[in-house]
This record gives sequence, structure tokens and C-alpha cells, in this order.
Amino acid sequence: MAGAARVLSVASEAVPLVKTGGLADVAGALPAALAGQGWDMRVLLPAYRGLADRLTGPQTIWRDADLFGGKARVLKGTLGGVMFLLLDAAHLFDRAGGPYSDAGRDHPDNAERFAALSWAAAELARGQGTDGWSPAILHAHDWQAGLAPAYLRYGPEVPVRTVMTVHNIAFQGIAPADKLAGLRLPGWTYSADRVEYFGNISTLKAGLVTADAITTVSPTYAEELRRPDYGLGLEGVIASRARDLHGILNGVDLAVWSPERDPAIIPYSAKSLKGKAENRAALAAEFGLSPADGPLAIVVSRLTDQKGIDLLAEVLPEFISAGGSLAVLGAGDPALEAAMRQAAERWPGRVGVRIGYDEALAHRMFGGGDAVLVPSRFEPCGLTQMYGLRYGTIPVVAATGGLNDTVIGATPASLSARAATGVSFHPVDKTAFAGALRQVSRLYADRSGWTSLMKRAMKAEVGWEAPAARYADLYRSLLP
Ligand SMILES: Nc1ncnc2c1ncn2[C@@H]1O[C@H](COP(=O)(O)OP(=O)(O)O[C@H]2O[C@H](CO)[C@@H](O)[C@H](O)[C@H]2O)[C@@H](O)[C@H]1O
Repeated sequence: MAGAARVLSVASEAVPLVKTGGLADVAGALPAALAGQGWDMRVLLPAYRGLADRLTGPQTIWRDADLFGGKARVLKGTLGGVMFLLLDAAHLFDRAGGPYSDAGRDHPDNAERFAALSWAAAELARGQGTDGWSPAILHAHDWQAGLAPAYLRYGPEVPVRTVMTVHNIAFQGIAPADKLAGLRLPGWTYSADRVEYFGNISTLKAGLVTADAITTVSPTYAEELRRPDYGLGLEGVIASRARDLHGILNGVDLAVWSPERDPAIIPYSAKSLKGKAENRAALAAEFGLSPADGPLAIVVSRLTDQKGIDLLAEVLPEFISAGGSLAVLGAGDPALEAAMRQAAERWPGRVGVRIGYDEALAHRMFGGGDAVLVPSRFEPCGLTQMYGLRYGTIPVVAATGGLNDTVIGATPASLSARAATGVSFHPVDKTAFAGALRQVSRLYADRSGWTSLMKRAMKAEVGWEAPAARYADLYRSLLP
């Protein structure tokens, strides 16, 4: 590359600073991978409470006396080799709770909070930073950054190209129409081909109609998004931009997710699987399980409808009576949390549940589990099935979205061709899921067949190198 091209990536969460889900994994690891391939990357995030203290050598590079109702500045600093920019605006981000909610209730001013993030991104893209750095490309992630390409498009022209990535179209950044001026959108943008969406404003739609290119996180999801049952109201917008839409699979950060060097577990590899058995015993003990002869399955997930956790509750009786055991880590919908707790009470020693969010425990679960269950109704990409591949924790997935693109389901043909890396089922319902679990129990009973399956899974390419190269190609295609 002639001189490192500059890219400003904008998101509401990114590892290692703040994470509530897969968006953070991607918004943190993709820029790091691209920086490794020679791109000059910066990642803009809100400075939620306490975050600014974690940057090394923070420097102020932008100030605003009134950013949606208060003083703001952008701090620049590095962390883990990545250049982060933090939008420090106490009236918007220095508060109790998580990035989006506190005690289960959304922050009431989320529209303004993330409009402010997008506004600051657009200002930096316009060269307003005081350190002389301005990007050639602005890369916006999900609805929280959707207004950034819109502010650029609807304001004075600048030579900055924009990319909008959809990690989950179910979150659309809906705000009431009367917030238009409050969100600094000109009146004329309230039309069906701009930010208006069924009588409201959608910040995701704003990004989708204004960005130069759109990406989503798997080829199958890119196809699915054109259909009403997956596009969830935005299918028309997606279809109208089909030529600019790219499905690029996520990767896994192999520095964090590799059984050979994971400090949370006893290390093992495809060549030496001994540690896996020790991790399994430790995991069973940690969850108070005494597994029978069948597989020890794990679930690490938000407990929501999207993730098909209600189906899990329905198929458990048969799986348990066939000798399976289950360890669940997750949080989310109170009814699904309760269903998981009930399962643990009903099958003590066979089902163990931890409600909460625990990164280290997630590592121990992938280290010790035999199979990871991902029965999602829709899944833009999904990361846990890829962790499963890496750790030889066989993914059992619904054949949708990225699950379909990353796991080769076991069939007589794929098994005899030695291509299978997991088990997949379709349609996403109780009957098909139960059938998949029967298949898992059968495959597991054949110990040498299961070991071959594990070894093959562990060799699947799931790192960031190839996906980052695809983003790099896309960026290059946009540059003048
Ligand atoms: N209780 C818990 N404790 C510890 N860790 C937990 C946890 N619950 C979840 N996690 C972790 O959070 C991440 C979840 O990522 P996913 O990609 O599976 O789904 P998510 O729906 O959040 O992401 C959305 O964005 C990503 C990124 O593009 C897409 O892959 C995905 O399909 C889309 O729905 C994983 O790293 C997982 O290990």
C-alpha cells in the first residue's frame, strides 16, 4: 500500500475496553487485524464511566462546548496496540449501568447519546481533530454509529468514503420523528428514501441509505437480509442497495481464543488432546455435574429468543435421558433465565446453570465442553460456534446466517469425505433440534469417530487474517 490509508472505525463497544456481545469482539479485533496488515486504524468509542483511565498517555484531540447538551472532548490513546479515541462527554456517558441500559431499563437518551458519538465521528472525518489526522474511510458499526455516514452525506461534501456494517438488523436505532431536529438532522431528511422509517427515525436505515458500501457479517445473512422474515422491515432498503452489499464472515481473535495458549484452561491441541479431558472433569466439578456416558454440552449466550433458548428448554428432557449433560452460562430474558434455573433444579448433577456474564468461565466452558449448542433462529455470524471449532467443542448449530457458513454439518457424505466439523439442523424448531442432539449422542458414542471430528474442527480456519483481507479489498475499492 502506498502510505498507510487511514480508517476511523466507530462503534458503541469494542474489546478490550467494553463488551456486551459479539459486536465488541469484532469492533476490537478487526481494526487490530487491519493495523497488522498496514492500515492506519483508529477506533472511536464512548468514554463510558472509568474507561478513559485505561488509555495509555491520553491526549485531547477534539473539543466541543455543546455536544447534545454538554461539554465534550475526544481523547486519543493506545491500548493493546490499537489506537482508541474516546468520546468523553460526562452528561451522556459518565453514568451507572451498562452502555445501553441500567438495571434492565434503556437509558432514556440513547438516541442523543449515540447521535453524539456519530456526530463526533463525522467531525473527526471532516478533519476537525487537532492532531492533523483525518481518515480516508469512516467505518460505522450498527445503529449506534448509523448517523455518522448520514451526517457526512447530508452536510458539506468531504472526500471521505463510508462503510456501514450490520451486525444484527434486529436493532434498528428507532427514535420518534419529533427528535429529528434534536438529532441534528435537517427537516428534508425525513423522507422514505432517507431517515424516515414507518413514521419514526431509524439511525440504522440512515446509515444504510447514505454509506458508500454496506457489509454484514456472513454471506448467508447478506442473502437472508433481503427477505422480510430476516430483514425485519429493512429488506427493501437492503434490496435497493444489493450491489453495494457484501457478506464478510467474522473471524476469531486467536490470541484470545486458542486452546494451545489459553491461560484459563489446561492447554491442549489437535495433536495432544489429553488436556481436554482434564478440562472436562474440572468443568463438570465447577458446575456440580456428574456426567453420564453421553456428551457434556455447553451454552454460552445471551438468553434471548434470537438464540433459540426456549427450544433448548424443550429438547432437554430427551437429551438428558439419552445420557447428555449441560452447562449453561448466560443472561438476558428473565423468563428464559428462569427456565434455565428450573432445568438445573429438575436435573441436579446433569444440568448446571450460571446466570451472569463471565469471560473467564466462558473460556473454561469451551475448554471442557464436548459440544456447544447454538440453536439460533437467526444469527448474522455468531462467534461461539467458531470458538467451539477452535476448542474441539463440536458446534451444534441451526443452519442459518453465519452458522451455515462456518460449520459443515455431519451427514453420511460429509463424514465419509472427512469434511464434517459439526452438526447442523434445519428448520429451526424443536423437532429438528432434537434430531440434531440425537445425532450428537450417536456420534459421541463412537469415540474414534468423535476424536476425528474434533481434530478436523480444530483445524478449521477461523482467524481474522482472511476476513481482514476482505475488508481491506473493500476499503481499497472505495478509495479514489
Ligand atoms: N454470559 C456470557 N458470559 C461471557 N461471555 C458471553 C456471555 N454471553 C455471550 N458471551 C460472549 O459474547 C459474544 C457473543 O457473540 P455472538 O457473535 O455469538 O452474538 P451477538 O448476538 O452478541 O452478536 C451480534 O454481532 C456479532 C458480531 O458481528 C455476530 O457474530 C452475531 O451473529 C450478532 O448477533 C461471544 O464472544 C460470547 O462468548
